[in-house]
Amino acid sequence: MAELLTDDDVRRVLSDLPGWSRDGDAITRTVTCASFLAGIDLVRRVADAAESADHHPDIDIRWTAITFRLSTHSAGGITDKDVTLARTIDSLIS
Ligand SMILES: C[C@H](O)[C@H](O)[C@H]1CNC2=NC(N)=NC(=O)C2=N1
Repeated sequence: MAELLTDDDVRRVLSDLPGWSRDGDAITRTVTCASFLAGIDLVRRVADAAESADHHPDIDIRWTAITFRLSTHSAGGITDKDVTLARTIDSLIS
């Protein structure tokens, strides 16, 4: 099972993940897309990556603003799996 990161680990990781911040037991990033459909396309690409990784974000869609919330439910907090998925999401944002 994935290990929970310490508070210090999370701070260190976030300093290298611009746009991401901590929200309790999760990390979040909100992206503003060029249009509603561009946001949906991004969500679709993230969904494919999440399925491949077998690790799934909570996703909030508000017109062009898409918020990704990453937490490892089985561990009850933030793990390397969330950090890896955050980097993948960043790579999918054009
Ligand atoms: C069996 C399967 O690996 C688990 O249910 C996965 C699926 N996706 C998941 N996604 C997230 N965010 N946390 C989990 O603990 C999790 N568990």
